[in-house]
Amino acid sequence: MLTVRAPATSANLGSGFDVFGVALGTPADVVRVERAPETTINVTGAGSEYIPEDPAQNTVGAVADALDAPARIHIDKGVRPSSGLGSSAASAAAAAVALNALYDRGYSREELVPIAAEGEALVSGEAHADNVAPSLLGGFTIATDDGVTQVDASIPVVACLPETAVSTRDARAVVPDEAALEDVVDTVGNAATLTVGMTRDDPELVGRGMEDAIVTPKRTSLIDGYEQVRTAALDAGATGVTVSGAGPGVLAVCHRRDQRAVASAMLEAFEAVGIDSRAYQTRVGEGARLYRE
Ligand SMILES: Nc1ncnc2c1ncn2[C@@H]1O[C@H](COP(=O)(O)OP(=O)(O)OP(=O)(O)O)[C@@H](O)[C@H]1O
Ligand SMILES: N[C@@H](CCO)C(=O)O
Repeated sequence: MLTVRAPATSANLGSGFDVFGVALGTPADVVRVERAPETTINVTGAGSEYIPEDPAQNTVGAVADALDAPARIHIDKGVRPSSGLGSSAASAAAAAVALNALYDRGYSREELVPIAAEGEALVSGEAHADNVAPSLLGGFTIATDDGVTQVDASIPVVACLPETAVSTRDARAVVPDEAALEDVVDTVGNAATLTVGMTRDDPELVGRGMEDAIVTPKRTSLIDGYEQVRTAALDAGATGVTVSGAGPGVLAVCHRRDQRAVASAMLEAFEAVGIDSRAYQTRVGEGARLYRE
């Protein structure tokens, strides 16, 4: 039996829609695999009641198919589905690493990115790799059609997860087809600033570079309380705040010294609009880890 822990992730980071992603220290999914004549899946943990065990509908089933690696698979969910914290991707990334090792397929972590992204195509309609890439590789990733660039980073973040759900499929439906050139110019500048910030582990540059006038404003209307939570986090010292993935999770970047205050402010702001939430005080961290038993 093989076990893999794969982390939650936050994609987009505002200016990097469908391109940027970071691995989070917590939470994470844990996937266990054993060889079997055909794939079966069982799911326990956070939000497991909403996750299909039919391999044809689970991201992990798509990965097993893509690797031609049938197995008995157990998924222990630490990352709640429809959270914006890359729940479907964490399972897919864990399964890709586990099944690659179980069947000695020999793929590198980079080569597993498009394979794990097959699971994202299943649930959201498109094989975007911005969640599976950091879950597999760790750190900060830039996923494009030409491949993935990864840098290690250790930026402190707060990922605040309200008890509401937004499906990625719905959140993709509000993304505009076109953008004004001046907004594109601003976004390119912000994305470049953020990238330099990641290479320097600089929360000020990363926070400034998270601004995005194209996709994020369309999505915030799907998240009750977003504006209040953003304002509260910034007032408490966050250097940048944006929607995590497709939402409803909200991601704040900050200095380590402000992390606790930012987390409390975000929780209180959601509570003030009648929504329970949970805040993960963590930092950008490592990718999927394989354990042999
Ligand atoms: N192994 C899995 N883990 C989580 N969700 C899964 C899995 N397999 C299928 N799903 C389905 O995928 C959907 C959740 O994926 P979705 O992309 O909407 O959320 P997310 O991964 O938390 O968000 P985001 O990609 O914005 O970070 C749910 O409908 C869920 O039933
Ligand atoms: N880039 C994706 C991430 C969510 O899966 C989106 O924002 O739709």
